[in-house]
Amino acid sequence: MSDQPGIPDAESLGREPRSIAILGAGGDLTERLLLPGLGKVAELAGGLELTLIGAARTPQSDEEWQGLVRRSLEAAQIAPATVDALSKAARFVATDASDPEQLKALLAACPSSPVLYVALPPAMGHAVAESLAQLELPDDLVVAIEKPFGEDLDDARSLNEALAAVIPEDRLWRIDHFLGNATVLGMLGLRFGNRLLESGWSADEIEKVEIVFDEELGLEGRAAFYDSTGALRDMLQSHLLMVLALTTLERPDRITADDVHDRMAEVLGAVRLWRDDPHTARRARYTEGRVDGRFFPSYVDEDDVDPANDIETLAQLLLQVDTPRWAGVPFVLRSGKAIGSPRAEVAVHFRPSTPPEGLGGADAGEGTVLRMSLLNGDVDLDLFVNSADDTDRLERVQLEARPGEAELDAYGQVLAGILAHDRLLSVRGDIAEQCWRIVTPVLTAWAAGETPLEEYEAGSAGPADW
Ligand SMILES: NC(=O)C1=CN([C@@H]2O[C@H](COP(=O)(O)OP(=O)(O)OC[C@H]3O[C@@H](n4cnc5c(N)ncnc54)[C@H](OP(=O)(O)O)[C@@H]3O)[C@@H](O)[C@H]2O)C=CC1
Ligand SMILES: O=C1O[C@H](COP(=O)(O)O)[C@@H](O)[C@H](O)[C@H]1O
Repeated sequence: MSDQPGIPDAESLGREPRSIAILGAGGDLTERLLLPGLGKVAELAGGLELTLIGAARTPQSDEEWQGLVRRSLEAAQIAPATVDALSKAARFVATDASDPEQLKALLAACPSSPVLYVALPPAMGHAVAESLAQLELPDDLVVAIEKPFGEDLDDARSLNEALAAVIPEDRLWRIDHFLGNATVLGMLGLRFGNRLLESGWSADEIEKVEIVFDEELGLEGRAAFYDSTGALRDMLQSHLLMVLALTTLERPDRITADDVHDRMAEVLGAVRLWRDDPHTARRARYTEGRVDGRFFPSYVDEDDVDPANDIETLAQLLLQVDTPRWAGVPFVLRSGKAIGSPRAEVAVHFRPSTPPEGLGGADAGEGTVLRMSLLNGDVDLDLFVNSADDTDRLERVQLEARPGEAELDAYGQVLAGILAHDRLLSVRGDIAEQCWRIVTPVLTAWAAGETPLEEYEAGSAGPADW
């Protein structure tokens, strides 16, 4: 497995059998990301005894669930022996998470130390907490709950309280799989492993930072989740603010969960809207178009979408980090669906230099840009060199760092953390609340219709003037 700091190796996963009860097992997340992540962890750990128990309201036979587990693992090219072992042991228990008796039956069906993995629409968090509160829980129960954690600041606070009443914080994992992305922990290595960058990592040298996740995917049949969530809650409130925290935090003493989380909470506490004005935020949604040749209907015409919900598929925030290090530096956070020119990166724009007279070129007034991919660990540095043919002219070139693919993807990293009881990649409760504090004024203004909901054609780069 990865030798990144804080990422557990096979030994630290332990050898005792574990059960993972997945609430929301019929959903997109389970088939596309969760099962492959678990499969890879089991494969790399070699012989880890995992029982995968599917749970959702819509019943499935054990055989149907085993078939889904097998398809998902095979599609992810998990080793055949692991596919066989995991799919044969898999069971399905039809469960409504809001019914304590059904949740009790689900936990009772776990043959070994249980992880209850909550992959439900965000509004269901409270129902799960209320159901758990009615039950006598196993001492070794671990609860993992997917982002977004709650629906706004008040909701996240009350969800934290409700969960604290049933499960201690050290057995509660708030999941944000971007924390398992190689780039995100890679950000700490890049910043603190290179004196050159560490000393230039402030408003003295940096002019602007963009954190962008524009993707080609559209709704993909996820209206039940997305049409009450939207891009701001789905992507910016959780994932992109985690990336912002790791980009801006002060140096932790050690790469331990407590030290890193303390530094993340501290810097997020200093994040504000650029003008203390919710209108610094923009929102838009896609209309009919083609993305890479694939036809997308307008968002409002997608199945099960209610146009009255006014849900955005593209959101952008302009933020400031109110600390001496970052005074005056704008941070642009943006994420959109059905974008024809996908882009997933942190782009750090350094201030331009002033070359001596006689040294020029088309881009000479611009600065160096450092780009970190949010899809893998790739880093590019766009810098200026003298042109080979005309040494008076500066030319922009790219230095590429390609650390290679990690054996575990983002979900694999996060899931390995749960099984190894390593909290580094879990979102601490106060951090989740800070993220909601930042976006809640915007959500309130949007709900009151105070910000126009703009439009962009699916397959375009977003509204023309953004
Ligand atoms: N899909 C993705 O790419 C990602 C999703 N996530 C997160 O994962 C979570 C789930 O997302 P996703 O899988 O896309 O959502 P889906 O809408 O695809 O699936 C939701 C699942 O929840 C089940 N469900 C709904 N209500 C209940 C209930 N009362 N009791 C038991 N099961 C219930 C549904 O089945 P049924 O109706 O049969 O009960 C279904 O299986 C969200 O929090 C999302 O933010 C995180 C990262 C990526
Ligand atoms: O959490 C989510 O993330 C995905 C994008 O992340 P990826 O790792 O799957 O590329 C996004 O498509 C989805 O809407 C969101 O819920």
